[in-house]
Amino acid sequence: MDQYIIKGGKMLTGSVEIGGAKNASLAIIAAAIMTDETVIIENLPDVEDVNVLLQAIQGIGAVVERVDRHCVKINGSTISSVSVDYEYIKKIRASYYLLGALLGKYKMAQVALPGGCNIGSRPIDQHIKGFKALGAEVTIEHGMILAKAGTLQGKHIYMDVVSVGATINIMLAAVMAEGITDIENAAKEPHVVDVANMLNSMGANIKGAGTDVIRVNGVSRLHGTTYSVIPDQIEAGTFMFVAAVTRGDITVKNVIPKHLEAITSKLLEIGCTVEEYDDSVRVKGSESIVCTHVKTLPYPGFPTDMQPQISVALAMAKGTSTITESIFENRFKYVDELRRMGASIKVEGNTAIIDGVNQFTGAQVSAPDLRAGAALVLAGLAAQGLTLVEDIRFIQRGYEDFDGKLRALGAQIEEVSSEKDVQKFKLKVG
Ligand SMILES: CC(=O)N[C@H]1[C@@H](OP(=O)(O)OP(=O)(O)OC[C@H]2O[C@@H](n3ccc(=O)[nH]c3=O)[C@H](O)[C@@H]2O)O[C@H](CO)[C@@H](O)[C@@H]1O
Ligand SMILES: C=C(OP(=O)(O)O)C(=O)O
Repeated sequence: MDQYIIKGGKMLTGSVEIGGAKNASLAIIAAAIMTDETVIIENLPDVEDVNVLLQAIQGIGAVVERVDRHCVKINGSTISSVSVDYEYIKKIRASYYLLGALLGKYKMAQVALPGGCNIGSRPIDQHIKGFKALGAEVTIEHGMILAKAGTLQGKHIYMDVVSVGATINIMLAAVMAEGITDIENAAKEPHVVDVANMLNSMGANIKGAGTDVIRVNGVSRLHGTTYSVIPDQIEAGTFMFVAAVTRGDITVKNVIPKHLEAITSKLLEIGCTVEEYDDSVRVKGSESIVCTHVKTLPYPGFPTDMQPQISVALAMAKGTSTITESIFENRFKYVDELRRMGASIKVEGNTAIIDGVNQFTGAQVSAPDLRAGAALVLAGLAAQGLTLVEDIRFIQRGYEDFDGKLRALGAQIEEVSSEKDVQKFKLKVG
């Protein structure tokens, strides 16, 4: 079982290049199969979720050609099945985008109920509500969702909750529907806008992405495109917090600073310095972290996918902080692991009450999910002594070369898979 071993306590400095957004890429790959022409996607991150989705579309007959590590050519003209294998689906959340894409293109889709991080109950009722509103019949049998329609007809759809996945999925299903679809109370995340931009570059007619109301004017066909995915807001935010927790000085490159505003403002509140440039941000940690209060919210609020990472910084702050998780009910599973490292955190309902401690101490911990895993690495970087983070397959779902990027900033971290590797690391770091 692969693990990260970390010797903490080093101030990390230098610059790091951020890759394409995982969550935008996943929807964009699904969108790419909606035309029979070739789509070239650039700036794709080489992460497990993306690779699983590429295998899933190959599994139904699409041709996927890797141009280089971060660029693929996809051709959906050879798709021979609208039923996606459970083996792929169970691994990733975003497999649900194949429902919207296949339904939109072939008026029929069969996809297993999705997997992804176990951070809450994660219903998909809003996706289904949207598909039904467009005229599809949707049933769930034996763990599979089956959606089919004679024709899809544009509708006014009000979302009961703000959902990134449902907003994008309805956009995908509506893009070649007849007439106009208005999605009200839509999610405004940067990746919603990116997917709309990508679809528009394929000939779609989508307006309003990034606002509460998205209008999709159905078109009869989509064509090929070349599209470059936006930078990953969460990978960028994670490295910004690496600077905070190691009291380092890190320039995070290839980002859109506007997408990072909620993260930047919390870093300023806790005493860090943030300099913004056109496509990079420089974060300098401060000797003493100031306590604060955080509530996760849909964009432009503080992202739930950054909640575990800010928690590590606040667990090192002077005074008592609170974090209220308002999106997912089970996103504090890392707290027990952080306690092993000396953190003082109490969870009451959807709020974590955090009393800052002076120093974490290294321990053996286990990543319960993707962002929680990244947060435990951050804690290990800040801790005194050795930390072993187990189950790093979760981290690799969404971070490309996480350990390599951290090493380039001066971190002492290695991926290890045996006791022999651990001993080698110990000898190396002294
Ligand atoms: C692959 C992907 O892009 N994952 C992201 C996506 O997940 P995901 O698309 O699953 O998250 P949503 O935005 O849909 O979920 C937001 C809230 O709405 C609820 N809900 C959602 C759909 C639905 O049909 N019914 C319902 O009640 C969810 O339980 C949750 O409480 O957005 C989340 C919120 O920014 C991020 O944490 C995930 O990283
Ligand atoms: C929760 C996440 O991913 P997913 O929705 O794919 O489980 C995430 O990216 O933090």
